[in-house]
Amino acid sequence: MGSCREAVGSEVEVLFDGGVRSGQDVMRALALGARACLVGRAYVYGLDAGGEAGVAKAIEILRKELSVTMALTGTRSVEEIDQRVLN
Ligand SMILES: Cc1cc2nc3c(=O)[nH]c(=O)nc-3n(C[C@H](O)[C@H](O)[C@H](O)COP(=O)(O)O)c2cc1C
Repeated sequence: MGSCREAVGSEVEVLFDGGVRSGQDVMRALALGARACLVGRAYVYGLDAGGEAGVAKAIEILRKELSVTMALTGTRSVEEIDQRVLN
């Protein structure tokens, strides 16, 4: 699988948008070369379930899932994430 970073070159900022539902999804997007992810419905689900606190909870869940996924793949920082974690 080629990365989007390889496809567009280093001069273009890549943001991943659409379908991000878990920290694992964030990991995949970053591994493919995105600098960051955008989240739409995931935070709206939190808003519906618990208002402002629900949004904070939804973001915290994504953050924790990413942290656990990084630990399980031996990745010490977000900057270290690359295509090796997809193998
Ligand atoms: C409540 C809400 C409002 C949105 N408003 C806009 C908008 O005004 N313009 C736009 O281009 N996309 C809008 N989007 C789309 C999001 O930016 C994003 O592209 C889309 O939600 C796909 O990501 P998701 O799978 O995380 O929901 C909106 C999404 C949501 C959930």
